[in-house]
Amino acid sequence: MSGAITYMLIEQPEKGKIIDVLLNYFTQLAAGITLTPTSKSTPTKTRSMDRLYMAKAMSPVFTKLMNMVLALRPENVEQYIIGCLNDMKLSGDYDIVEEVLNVEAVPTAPEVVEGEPVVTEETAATETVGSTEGDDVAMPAKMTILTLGLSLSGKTTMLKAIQGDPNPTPKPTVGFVPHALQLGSSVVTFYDLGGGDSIRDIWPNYYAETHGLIYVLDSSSDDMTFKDACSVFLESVSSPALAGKPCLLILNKKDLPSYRDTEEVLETLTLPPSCTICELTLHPQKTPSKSLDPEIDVNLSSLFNRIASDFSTISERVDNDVKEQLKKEEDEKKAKDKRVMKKSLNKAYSLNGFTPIDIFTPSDGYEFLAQEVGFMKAEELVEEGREVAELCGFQKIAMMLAAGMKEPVSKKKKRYEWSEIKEYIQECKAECERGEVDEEAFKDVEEGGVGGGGFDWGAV
Ligand SMILES: Nc1nc2c(ncn2[C@@H]2O[C@H](COP(=O)(O)OP(=O)(O)OP(=O)(O)O)[C@@H](O)[C@H]2O)c(=O)[nH]1
Ligand SMILES: [Mg+2]
Repeated sequence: MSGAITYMLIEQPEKGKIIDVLLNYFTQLAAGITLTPTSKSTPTKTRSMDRLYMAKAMSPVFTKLMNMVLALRPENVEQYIIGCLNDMKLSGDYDIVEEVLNVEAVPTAPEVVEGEPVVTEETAATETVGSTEGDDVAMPAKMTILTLGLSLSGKTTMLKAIQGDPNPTPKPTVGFVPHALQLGSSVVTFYDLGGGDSIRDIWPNYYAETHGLIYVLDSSSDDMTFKDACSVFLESVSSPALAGKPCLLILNKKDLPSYRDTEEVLETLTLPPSCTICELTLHPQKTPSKSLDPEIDVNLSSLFNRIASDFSTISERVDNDVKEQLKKEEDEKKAKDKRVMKKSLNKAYSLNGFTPIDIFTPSDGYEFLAQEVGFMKAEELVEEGREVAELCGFQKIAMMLAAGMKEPVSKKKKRYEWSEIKEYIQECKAECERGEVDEEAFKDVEEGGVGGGGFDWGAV
């Protein structure tokens, strides 16, 4: 994936061609050919334009691909990505990428006439939805809304409909798709998360950064699905990172005879004080007028207003929660890397019942570590680097981890000095010698080898 990102960052295809260029890249990769960029620009000069392009144009596509790969863990990743890209091209998801570009391409905030929603070419399709006209509350420049609900409840239908699609025919959402809409002078990003059983595990990853929640419930479903939907709703809204944030519960599919109204639904669940409830037909073609139900606008506006009126508190909470989440993820990553390092050292030194695997000869080991940190030859490795290779027992994975500490793929990650890496490996080795190996590592031994992977050298 990192190769694809570098390729795209240099090529920077214009909007409308991103999916095609990526498809070509992965198709060639599946055939064993790694494409090199044809553009003359170099990735070492990270210009602000590159960062903007990465964040606005590529990030939604790559985030979606990564989420899909992580959720389904396909055996053949390249072929799976090709399938996803083809789906994105065929379905409306391709347009979403352009939408994000369009919204963000507005160079400066358009002039706002007080009380009037802003209409630009890009916003014309959506400006009537959630319009802030007549509201006293100032809208924040940006907010993030999470849309949750079981599979088939109508989340994507709603998001497509409010973007002007008169007859949405979405496929089940796999993973996560952001929809950025310009409403007045605000950019509202809706996170559309798939509601399938296996995808629901990723929902909590998005709770911290959300300012408000929309939960779509198919109020016409069979009893079992309805009960499941209610308990998933209650579980989500009461989770620490969402509890108390403004929430809208939409009872969808009012057009169907088996529809349960508000009164009936409230017999099954108690609505938390932060939630409002409404009855809607989200699909434009299922309303009597065969057009977008105006009640959608009314209810979304009300949700936006509730967020706006308490925005400083909510955004402070979002900032803190996001920081906390990042710290937690970082700690988990460090713990995981340490487990893997210890497992590799156990293999290198045949400790705690591990058998030696992937051990290089000293000369191959020096060369391997030198190349991992970007040198051509072993001779270029400084003395301390050679000592690190020795401390690793010339074990392949241990050396890859050490190289990842010296030259991390991500610029955001700390670059360690060789002396610090030596100290870290010595500490890990001492723990192994004392028999301090966690159960997970032993389990991996029984299963035969390095389990799970998950270090981020080479990965995004
Ligand atoms: N009758 C009726 N059907 C609707 C309505 N809204 C959505 N649907 C249908 O419900 C089905 C599922 O819609 P989606 O929008 O894909 O559901 P989703 O919640 O995004 O599902 P996942 O992506 O799998 O989580 C589609 O067949 C829609 O046409 C509605 O108001 N009335
Ligand atoms: Mg969907």
